[in-house]
Amino acid sequence: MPSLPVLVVHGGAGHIPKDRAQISCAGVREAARVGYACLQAGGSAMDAVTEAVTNLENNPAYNAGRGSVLTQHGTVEMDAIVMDGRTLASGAVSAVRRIANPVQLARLVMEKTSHLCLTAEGASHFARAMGVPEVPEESLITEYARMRWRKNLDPDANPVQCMMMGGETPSAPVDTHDTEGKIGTVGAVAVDAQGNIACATSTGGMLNKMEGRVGDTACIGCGAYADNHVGAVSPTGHGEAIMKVTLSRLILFYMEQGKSAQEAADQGLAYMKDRVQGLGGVVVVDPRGDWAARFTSAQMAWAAAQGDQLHYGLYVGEHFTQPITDPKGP
Ligand SMILES: NC(=O)C[C@H](N)C(=O)O
Repeated sequence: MPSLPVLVVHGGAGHIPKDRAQISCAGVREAARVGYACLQAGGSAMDAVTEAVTNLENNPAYNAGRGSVLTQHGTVEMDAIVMDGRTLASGAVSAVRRIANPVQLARLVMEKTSHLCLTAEGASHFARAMGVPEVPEESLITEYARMRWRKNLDPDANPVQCMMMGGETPSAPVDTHDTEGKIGTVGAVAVDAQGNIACATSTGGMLNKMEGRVGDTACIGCGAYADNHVGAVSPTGHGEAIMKVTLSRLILFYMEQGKSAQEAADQGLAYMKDRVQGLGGVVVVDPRGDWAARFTSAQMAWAAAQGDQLHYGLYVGEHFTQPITDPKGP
């Protein structure tokens, strides 16, 4: 039964290697608990999604903040966005470097500027002016990210396929013991007790991307959208595909036409797959607290907190529940 408040998070759509599945699942459950605790303490939907995404950025298991994928030159450039469904206010940063929590910087763009998105050096200057500390780039880079960067420097490598399908090709099926995959963008959507809706998304982008590449995550309507009248969406997947179909706004459009959160999510993702051959996933909420976590990729780590239950899953069709107060789970 839908009820308020509610919060849903994702840890990225793609191919998640078996040995990383547990960590990925545990991290989203933890972030959902953190965000939900904020809502239960009377926090706003915007506070809750910012806290949940900050928690995931700080977790090196995901492609956001520490743990981000590297650009083709081995640097870290991150995109993040927040949106407030009450006023349609939004803030984003793109290609930002040496910041531990881009989602918090995106929120400052929303709250302290008259703009919607700041990029690269300009975003860094703004961070400095706001007193946001710069961190050494090395502190954002994990051994795992460096290993995947190296593997995809090969001219024959296909980084998009590597992220979405773990290197699977028609002639070479996925090796479930491989260490590829893990697309790992993070995001959250929430409705608070007052019925206000918000969303946030944060990412290191696509593996071995060109420097200066801006993905869907920094673009309103693509990497996020929230409107109190309709609902909110935070997507993950191949950013160029998400942008071509403006996935977040498209899903909300389907909801405006009368579709449920789940039907609209499936319809939007199917359209992206058919029209531009893009795979991805989304978390969605509507104003009543109905929610969905859907994906066309092999996996997406997700978790939702509502009432006294924590819901979560990783593979298609998986839906586990446990009491929200149980700190361990399976
Ligand atoms: N990991 C992701 O979901 C990637 C992100 N959507 C991007 O293209 O930047």
